[in-house]
Amino acid sequence: QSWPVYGGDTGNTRFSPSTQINTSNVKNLKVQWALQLGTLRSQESTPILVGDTLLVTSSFGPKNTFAVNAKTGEVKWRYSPDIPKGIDQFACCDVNNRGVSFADGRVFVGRLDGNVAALDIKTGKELWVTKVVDYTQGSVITSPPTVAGKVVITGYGGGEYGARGSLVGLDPATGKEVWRTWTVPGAGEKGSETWKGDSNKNGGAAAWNIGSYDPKLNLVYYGTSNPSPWSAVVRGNDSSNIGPYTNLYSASVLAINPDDGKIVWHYQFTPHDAWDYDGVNELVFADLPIEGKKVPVIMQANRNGFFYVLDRANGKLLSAKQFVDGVNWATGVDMKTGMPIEAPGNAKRPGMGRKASNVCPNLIGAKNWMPMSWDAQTGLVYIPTINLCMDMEGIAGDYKRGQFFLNVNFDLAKQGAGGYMGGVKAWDPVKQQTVWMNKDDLFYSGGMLSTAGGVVFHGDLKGMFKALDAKTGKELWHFNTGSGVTAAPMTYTLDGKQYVAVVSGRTLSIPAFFGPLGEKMVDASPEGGALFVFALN
Ligand SMILES: O=C(O)c1cc(C(=O)O)c2c(n1)C(=O)C(=O)c1cc(C(=O)O)[nH]c1-2
Repeated sequence: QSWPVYGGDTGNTRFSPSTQINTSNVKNLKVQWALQLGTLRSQESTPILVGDTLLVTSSFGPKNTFAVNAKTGEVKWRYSPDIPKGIDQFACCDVNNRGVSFADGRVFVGRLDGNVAALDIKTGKELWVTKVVDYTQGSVITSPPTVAGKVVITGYGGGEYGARGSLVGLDPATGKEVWRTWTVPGAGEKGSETWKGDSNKNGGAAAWNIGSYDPKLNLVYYGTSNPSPWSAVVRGNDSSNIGPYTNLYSASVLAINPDDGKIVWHYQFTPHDAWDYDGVNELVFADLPIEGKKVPVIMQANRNGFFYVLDRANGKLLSAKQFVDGVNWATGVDMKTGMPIEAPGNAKRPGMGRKASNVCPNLIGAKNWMPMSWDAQTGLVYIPTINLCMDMEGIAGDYKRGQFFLNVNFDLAKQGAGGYMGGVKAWDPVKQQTVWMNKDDLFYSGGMLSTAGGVVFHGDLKGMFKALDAKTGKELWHFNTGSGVTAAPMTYTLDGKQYVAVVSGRTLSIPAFFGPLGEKMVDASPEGGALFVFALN
């Protein structure tokens, strides 16, 4: 009934067994208290609960990490490190922070300035600060570290800046770097042959989102971003005949041993990516009935429009299916090779000076970082989806440290077919089919929470925080938070009372990627920054 990590559990299921708030009484939910986070712009934090303390971060650094009394919102301490001015030029996609992690009395904060800090849970005092990466190369940290066994693991960003990604294991007691695993092989290393020339030097594959951890298998899972630059010809062939140039380990999932950081297995979702289809979306654990057996799997709703089910122990591809309408860059995934079957004649693969038109999904993906939830009771995954397409064309350009390294024109974001731009979908991951969908005239819906009370919670860009019937998608209740909600909600129970918490405050810099459609995001709601906590009175 508690919420100890960002994703609710280390398998990121975002499911709570709590039933106090349920389909019949959710209409009576009332705000108990609110906390102003002290910043505007791109609030993406999911709070975690430690004892009776709620830990939540703001954007910009995070400028503020708060420890508050989870019943009253009274601030116990606030951690506000100096974050360099102008840091937003090194954050591709706004000054986000998704929250903190916790173990053994220490709170771990990944920061935009490339540092990880450990704080004393009682006082908020800094215990250590470790520099993981130089942020001026375009590498900021936006997600909480993953605590796994005896290490604290973080990645960092930079897929849009030609930074070379790595995952780093730190000693939780001292902050000392224990290991570093590059997500792009170095010159002469195994896998470097999948990069043309020395393009691996600026290869991206940044693990900027959330990790998962299976203590039984002793494996940590991270997705990696797009390879850099977006223009694929720099990294290999300019055709769908990609030959050896798959660009490992970009747009992939990596299973690593947390003790030494070694890669145990990998699966690449989008070999030789040419569309900015990062593979970083959260990797969600489930035990699914497959051919009469319960199999521990990883599920991912990938930016590239396919929903993947992989065997968690060995990375074997069990199924992959389009989870949104209109996916046209590939017609399917070959179950033997695990490779996508690209549209015939390179029609949807942007090339140098060759525009691919009306490619779906758009570069922001069929789903972005906003997390889905998995409800073992209904057997459904609840996914915030996006229905946009794009035109994209490769252009020439050189790597310049700390600047966007994209080498494409992508000025046209287009609404996908069907008269809607996004929405929340309930998806059966065994049958790989839609059960219901709530279509939205906007995109960038918020992350999801499922509860055993039969209620699914999420927010939207207009700032509405909604409760839905998990079986049908019918809206049961909503509350206007006053600014767009992309952050995923959480729930916790204290002294017999169930609370639901969500952070509100919409992104500012993402709309720039969308031209006129981006203006709709800006018009949807003003900027904000507040945590709202609800319960039944
Ligand atoms: O490649 C990267 O390093 C990187 C980092 C981030 C980030 O750290 O937030 C995003 C992306 N890429 C990205 O491609 C993307 O669409 C995106 C959306 C958001 C957001 O917070 O809304 N962040 C990011």
